[in-house]
Amino acid sequence: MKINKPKHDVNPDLAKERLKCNFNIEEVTNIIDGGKDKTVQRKKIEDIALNNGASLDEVPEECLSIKERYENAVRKSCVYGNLVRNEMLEITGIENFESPVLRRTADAFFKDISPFMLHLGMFVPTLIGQCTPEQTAEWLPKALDMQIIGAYAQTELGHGTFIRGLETTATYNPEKEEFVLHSPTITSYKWWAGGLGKTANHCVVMAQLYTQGKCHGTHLFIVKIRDLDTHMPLPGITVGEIGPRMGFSSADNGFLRFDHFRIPRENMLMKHAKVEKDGVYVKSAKHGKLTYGTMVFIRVTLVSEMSFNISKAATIAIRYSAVRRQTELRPNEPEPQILDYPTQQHKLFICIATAHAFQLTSCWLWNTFQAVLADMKKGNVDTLPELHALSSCLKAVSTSDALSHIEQCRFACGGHGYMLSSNLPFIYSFVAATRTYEGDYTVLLLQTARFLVKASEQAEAGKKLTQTVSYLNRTANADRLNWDNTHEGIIKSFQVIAAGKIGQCVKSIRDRTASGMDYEDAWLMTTVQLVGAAEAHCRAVLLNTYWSEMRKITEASSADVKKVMHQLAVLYLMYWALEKTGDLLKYSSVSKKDLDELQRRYEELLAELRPNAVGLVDAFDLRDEILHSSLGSYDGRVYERLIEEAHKSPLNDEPVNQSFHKYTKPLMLGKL
Ligand SMILES: CCCCCCCCCCCCCCCCCCCC(=O)SCCNC(=O)CCNC(=O)[C@H](O)C(C)(C)COP(=O)(O)OP(=O)(O)OC[C@H]1O[C@@H](n2cnc3c(N)ncnc32)[C@H](O)[C@@H]1OP(=O)(O)O
Ligand SMILES: Cc1cc2nc3c(=O)[nH]c(=O)nc-3n(C[C@H](O)[C@H](O)[C@H](O)COP(=O)(O)OP(=O)(O)OC[C@H]3O[C@@H](n4cnc5c(N)ncnc54)[C@H](O)[C@@H]3O)c2cc1C
Repeated sequence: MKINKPKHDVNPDLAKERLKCNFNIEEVTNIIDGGKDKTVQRKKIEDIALNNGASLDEVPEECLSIKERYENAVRKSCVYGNLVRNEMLEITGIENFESPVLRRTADAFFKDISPFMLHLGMFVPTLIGQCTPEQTAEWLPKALDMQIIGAYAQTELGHGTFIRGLETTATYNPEKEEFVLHSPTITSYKWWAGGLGKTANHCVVMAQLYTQGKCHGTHLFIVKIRDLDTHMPLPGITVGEIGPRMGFSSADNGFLRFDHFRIPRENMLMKHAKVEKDGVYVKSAKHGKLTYGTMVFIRVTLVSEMSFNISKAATIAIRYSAVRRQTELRPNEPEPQILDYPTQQHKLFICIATAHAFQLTSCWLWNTFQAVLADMKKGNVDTLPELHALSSCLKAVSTSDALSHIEQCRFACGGHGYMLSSNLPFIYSFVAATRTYEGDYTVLLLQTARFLVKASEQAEAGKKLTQTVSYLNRTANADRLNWDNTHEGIIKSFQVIAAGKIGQCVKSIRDRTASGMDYEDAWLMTTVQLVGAAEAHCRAVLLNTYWSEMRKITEASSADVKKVMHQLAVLYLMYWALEKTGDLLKYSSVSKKDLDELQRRYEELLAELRPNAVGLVDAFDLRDEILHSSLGSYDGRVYERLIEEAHKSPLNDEPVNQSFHKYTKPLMLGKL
């Protein structure tokens, strides 16, 4: 495979690691990409992106001022957007504008984030999901062609989670056939939308719809906020950037206030509900939450996004761990590579396995999502609640797990992992936001819990449940599962844990209502347990999906690839079984002896995977231009790169900084 041609000689330790690898790396890359043809397509697209020198920064972006960073990111976004529009979409097909491959190439341009990301990430998907055919014809081609640039303005200063509590109003005036958008309070300022502050000239706005004196709840509107020629905000619009934050530093998250701002009636996105010219409100949707569709879509895509981010962090940390040597094990022996420490393997190999688990689960979730969309096209919304429950918990758990694994990767790189040039802090702060945005972790797990409690009651009543909760049918009457130390046994025990926790929640709610509490309070008092139950359900889904999809996808693989893919999946099962021993002890007949045996097997498995560790991260096939890491490059020249990066610090531009003469010297001389 022609990848990552090293500019320098490869670090000898890393070169030796590659000789140890006993499986065909390209075969695993093809599995990750979803087939050989997909790998070929990805490489073609990456070549287009990476052969374009405009992605290179003379000064590292983190060394620029806030303004320079933004301006540099816009420059690169325009070059990148143009490439996407003119060359890459021809290869993927326009319908795949959000293909993970395009997302991956964006990282060659931006260590942090593009100010245009939300345009493609949320504005365009909202047009696709929420417009009538006429509206689609009007706006989508312009948006895809970047003639208009949009943001998704839903969250307000006072409300993000509770969408029904949003305060922005859209009041219909039948005389003028217009909506009047207004921000009545300080808390109703739109807040946070990516690209809204300085970049976007349009945005989709979620607002409370009033017509004929009645409020019909939140609906979506497309609003032009800036003049297309001068880019000046239109009269009635106050718009700006919300200020520095933990990450997302090269984008412009924005605020927006409306002062009786008028838009034509046709700017209400009317796929699921409309307001007639005379002001009559007509709802066509069979389900009340279809205006939340973009959020469901993004939650689905975030699982693959998490796989990508973990694979980047794991590649950096494992290559570095092969190069780094530390501490004598025995006197006068060479210091070992830190990758030889089982504790290091424990931190890192789970990251490789998790990247695979999330990748396979995300493909499965994507297919489920497509099936639900097809059902909805036929007018059947029955499968939506299960998709909402699944996408909510998988978004919550995948973002949360990704965050803690990426932090482990940083820990695994010691002090150098703290350097921005390692790229680990960028990856971490980017992923930290994902745990919050598109629905906070706790809030989304509680949405899944609502579904699980209902499912449990249905199982109790003898109803046959849908696939992802069908284990509740089987385990409804099970108390403690007989422990079975096989892979299938571990998966089953996670289903029993989930069923047990959901059952305990139902019991707590019932006990509380029986003792006189109303249902809302009983639910509230039980929410700590409900979050735990939804997480347990999600773990059962992840374990089961990863295991079964891995077996399917490797059916035709070579024996060596089958073996290593199998080892990773077993590692994933064992890791989580050992993490959840308390639950296993509570809900199964597992003994101390069984757990000791599991621990021993897990440690052996780490040692078995050790020779293939570098090969496994090479199989992610992340080119240096995408990794942006002094610690993780293919050639492993870690120390040379750290020194090279240090020289780029603006503080090294001159031998003596002016502050010495201005402040330090007067202090030294007692003249301050
Ligand atoms: C050119 C350069 C380009 C660069 C490259 C670009 C490449 C593209 C890359 C793409 C990457 C993507 C990046 C995306 C970045 C995103 C950034 C962040 C954006 C945002 O954060 S937008 C704002 C998101 N906000 C939220 O998520 C808010 C969370 N809150 C909610 O979702 C709801 O309010 C909540 C919590 C669900 C409650 O809603 P509520 O209306 O109060 O409903 P109830 O709780 O009362 O439930 C009633 C009933 O409805 C069911 N329900 C709720 N939601 C849904 C749903 N979405 N679908 C279906 N059903 C739903 C709920 O379960 C209840 O059912 P019952 O049967 O129990 O009654
Ligand atoms: C980097 C970034 C980018 C963003 N981009 C956009 C964007 O482009 N467009 C947009 O519209 N929004 C955007 N957002 C906003 C984002 O969607 C919200 O911040 C997110 O949905 C969380 O809502 P919140 O901030 O209101 O948190 P809150 O709901 O105030 O949460 C605070 C705490 O309260 C808890 N909590 C809240 N409600 C409950 C409950 N019912 N039960 C139990 N606990 C609860 C939460 O768990 C959390 O711990 C972005 C946010 C970030 C950080």
